[in-house]
Amino acid sequence: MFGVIVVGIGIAGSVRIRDLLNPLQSSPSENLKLVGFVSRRDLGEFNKVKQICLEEALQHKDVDAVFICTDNQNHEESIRRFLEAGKHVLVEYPMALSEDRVIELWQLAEQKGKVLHVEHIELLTEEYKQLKKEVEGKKLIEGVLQFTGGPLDEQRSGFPSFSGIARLTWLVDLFGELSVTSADIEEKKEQSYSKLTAHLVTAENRPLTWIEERGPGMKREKKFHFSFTSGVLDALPPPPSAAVGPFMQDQNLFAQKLLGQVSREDLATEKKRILHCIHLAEKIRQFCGH
Ligand SMILES: NC(=O)C1=CN([C@@H]2O[C@H](COP(=O)(O)OP(=O)(O)OC[C@H]3O[C@@H](n4cnc5c(N)ncnc54)[C@H](OP(=O)(O)O)[C@@H]3O)[C@@H](O)[C@H]2O)C=CC1
Ligand SMILES: C=CC1=C(C)/C(=C/c2[nH]c(/C=C3N=C(/C=C4\NC(=O)C(C)=C4C=C)C(C)=C\3CCC(=O)O)c(CCC(=O)O)c2C)NC1=O
Repeated sequence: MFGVIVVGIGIAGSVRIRDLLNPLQSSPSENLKLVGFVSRRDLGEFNKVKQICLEEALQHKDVDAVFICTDNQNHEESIRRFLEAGKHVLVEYPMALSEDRVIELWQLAEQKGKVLHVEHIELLTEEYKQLKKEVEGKKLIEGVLQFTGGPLDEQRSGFPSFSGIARLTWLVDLFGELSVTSADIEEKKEQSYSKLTAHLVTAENRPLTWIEERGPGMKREKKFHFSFTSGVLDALPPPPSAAVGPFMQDQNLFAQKLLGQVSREDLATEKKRILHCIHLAEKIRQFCGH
């Protein structure tokens, strides 16, 4: 059994607590036991789980692993502290807000011999699985992926190429390693509006454009337009509902990693994808002069 603590009780942290309390029968998650949670607020209890302070969580001998569900700007410090304390780490994406920090933290996890898992629910939704199946075997000519959503505070969430890393992860998982050719950002700070446009190319030099646009009243939505030699893909029927939600699938994968049930090869592939996406996010930020 692995004792787990959840840090940061926002949307993601609440879902994590719900899923930790309700593992699927005979799933790897049955090996996780929720010990408590940490919050900056004084909540006392949440779903009958007790709040403990950060220092106690770091030192508690019954805590083997942490789920870090705080704001993006806090991920780096939390990952470092829990790894230093000898705990396994699951962190909500993005892992951290610069490529250098991500590389350092990965080295620390390896030094400490601990699992460092970066949640990737964007690859685990039915919507994405359907898209992946459609794209497989097709030859890309060019493509656009456009995201819109409500405003995010850049101080707390980081530069949009980091907070929007799920879109980069889609593109990399669909089309392989990419290079950034240019990027710019239009910002109206007083209106909480931003629009990032990044131009990328595949290894075969096929162009991809990523647009991440956020502003008040904008609906959370993804649109894509991919031209293949065999025709255009710009819509898919609504996906079937999932038997197991994406956070729970991600939790099962983390539990499998703790149990040593994930192959070295799979671990290396995942790490490579995460580092590559962070590298692209860093390049995009540089192109935007930030
Ligand atoms: N919502 C979702 O569907 C998904 C979210 N994520 C990721 O999960 C993380 C959390 O997102 P989400 O739950 O949506 O965001 P919320 O804003 O709902 O929650 C974030 C929580 O982080 C804590 N927090 C806020 N500011 C600070 C700070 N300065 N220092 C330490 N902790 C802080 C707070 O918890 P408290 O007050 O309890 O300390 C807050 O409730 C992000 O990294 C996001 O990218 C990833 C995939 C999906
Ligand atoms: C309703 C308000 C709502 C908020 C505030 C919200 C926040 C939110 N959703 C995210 C991703 C995500 N959020 C979800 C799913 C959900 N997340 C949820 O809070 C809910 C209710 C669902 C599903 C019904 C998924 C699957 C992702 C991964 C990225 C994606 O595929 O869009 C992220 C991570 C950053 C990002 O990729 O943009 C944030 C901050 N999502 C929302 O839907």
